[in-house]
Amino acid sequence: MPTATPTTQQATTTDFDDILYEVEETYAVITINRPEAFNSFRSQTVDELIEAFTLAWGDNRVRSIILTGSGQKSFCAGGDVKQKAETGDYGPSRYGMFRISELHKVIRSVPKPVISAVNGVAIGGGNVLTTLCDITIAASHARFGQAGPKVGSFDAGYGSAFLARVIGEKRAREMWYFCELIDAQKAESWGLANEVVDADELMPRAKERARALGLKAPTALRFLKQSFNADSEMQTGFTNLAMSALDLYAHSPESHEGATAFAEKRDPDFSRFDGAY
Ligand SMILES: CC(C)(COP(=O)(O)OP(=O)(O)OC[C@H]1O[C@@H](n2cnc3c(N)ncnc32)[C@H](O)[C@@H]1OP(=O)(O)O)[C@@H](O)C(=O)NCCC(=O)NCCSC(=O)CCC(=O)c1ccccc1C(=O)O
Repeated sequence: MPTATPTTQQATTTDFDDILYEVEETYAVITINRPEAFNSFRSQTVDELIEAFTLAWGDNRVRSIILTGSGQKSFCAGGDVKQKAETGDYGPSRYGMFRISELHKVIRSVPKPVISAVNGVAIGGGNVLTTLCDITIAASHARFGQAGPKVGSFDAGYGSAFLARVIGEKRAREMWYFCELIDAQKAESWGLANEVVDADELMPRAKERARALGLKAPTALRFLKQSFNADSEMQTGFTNLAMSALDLYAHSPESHEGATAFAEKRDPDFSRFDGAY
């Protein structure tokens, strides 16, 4: 695990295509900036998010990190299903890999609290991202859900196991099996959100919480985060297995039918696939 030793002053803003990265006062704000695609992520987005979290990790000015999406409609709509329907993958990536699992791991490993400011829909891989954040603040119009079984995908790692730990087994199964969105109030009552605020209060409140974290002892926060993580660390093994399984599944006709149906704006027809074995 990398350790942050004092280095020369780092950049406050960095050029990215799919995200925005800014350091303000004692916190970094990372914004998924693909509103035309409902802030869904492609491989490049994931590469850039990993880089942004790594920058925040090594920057001694940064005591906490806010993750949000641009606009009012979407926090993150998960994987870019249209891209997947078109090319069978999530598009070109710097390292030739779709590194979603590494993104999950860096959100957990960065030894600074991560606050998700959920400004709209958090669905599929987007719901996994907010679930993994240390603290979630939701706008009152935010909605949360999983979508994999509708579009031919699943996250059998943190996306299911850690979600179950956060909201409970029955609720996690309900979310994954039925793929229905829940509103912000329900998310709060299920423990998926720490608090719900009006939309125009979302970023001010997230920044207020970040400022409060900036006053706390950083080493104590670091050990606490690592301590909270330790108890669910065995799920990392499941995550590695899950991603290998998903890699195989993503090339299957069933998965292709899910993504294609979404891109073609029709209901998927999974009737020809045999789930009995
Ligand atoms: C988000 C919706 C509920 C919003 O519904 P609505 O308000 O009615 O708006 P729409 O008209 O549906 O959408 C507006 C506009 O945005 C486009 N869009 C929405 N979502 C996506 C998306 N995910 N990818 C690409 N484009 C998207 C939509 O097509 C519209 O475009 P127009 O051009 O205006 O027509 C609803 O849109 C919805 O349900 N979206 C799909 C959500 C979804 O299925 N997400 C993916 C789930 S699977 C996933 O995230 C896997 C992620 C992942 O990569 C992963 C994670 C962890 C482990 C492994 C993996 C993996 O490899 O798969």
